[in-house]
Amino acid sequence: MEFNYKSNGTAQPSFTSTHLERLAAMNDAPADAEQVIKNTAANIFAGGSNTVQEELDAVLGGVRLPEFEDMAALPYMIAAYKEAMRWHPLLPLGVAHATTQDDVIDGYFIPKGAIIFLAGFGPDIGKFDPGRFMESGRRDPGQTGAFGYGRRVCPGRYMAENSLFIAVASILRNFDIKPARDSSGNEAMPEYDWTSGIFSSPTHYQCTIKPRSKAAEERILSIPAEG
Ligand code: HEM
Repeated sequence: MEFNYKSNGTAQPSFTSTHLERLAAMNDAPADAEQVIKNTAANIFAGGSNTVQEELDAVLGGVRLPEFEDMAALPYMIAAYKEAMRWHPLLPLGVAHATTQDDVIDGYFIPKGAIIFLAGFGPDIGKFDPGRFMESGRRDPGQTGAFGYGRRVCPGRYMAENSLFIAVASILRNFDIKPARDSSGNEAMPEYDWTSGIFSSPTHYQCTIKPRSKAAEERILSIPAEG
């Protein structure tokens, strides 16, 4: 059966389209790659979902923890943490630089010695929208902006992104993070602000973090404590 996912040209970017496009661009794809994509997509669909946790469950099955080899199979999770970094970077203005000579950029004269800061840009910059990093032509997946741009871009970005991948995937695989409950027992979205300064992080807020299931609790307890 032909796996025709965009016959009328209206397919929304998704787990399936992202993987099939990558597969089409590969010369040496394994023979069963398309079948694996079909089966995984079917699992996600059966789960009725498009959330990070459901993607993780579909890819990892009932038992195991995420590994770096799972990266290619978790495009939504990767798009979500990239979007978190874009949405509110730790250094919202980046690190200041100065021009070494007069320049003209897009018709604007920038004199030698001008101090240059980064600024968020693009449509709907305040909206949390992981689709930016999944839909081709919207945003270069390599450019969250959180690591700066150009010649002085952060050289630790690959290590940082890999650490984020494994930490976020492992946490969301095992824990539910939800708003704290108010005095009536209802979940209440936390109110928080951001610290101001070169580094900006959320101010104090409350949430609940619980193992997602008995199986998750056992997985967590089976990991030997460090130290
Ligand atoms: C999420 C974690 C990280 C964030 C958000 C981050 C962000 C940044 C930013 C915004 C800059 C300034 C870029 C510019 O000048 O335009 C920078 C520079 C730098 N970062 Fe990172 N970084 C992270 C992790 C790391 C790690 C893990 C390392 C090393 C292993 C690292 C090493 C450096 C170095 C050496 C520079 C200076 C580069 C230069 O001036 O040529 N960073 N980082």
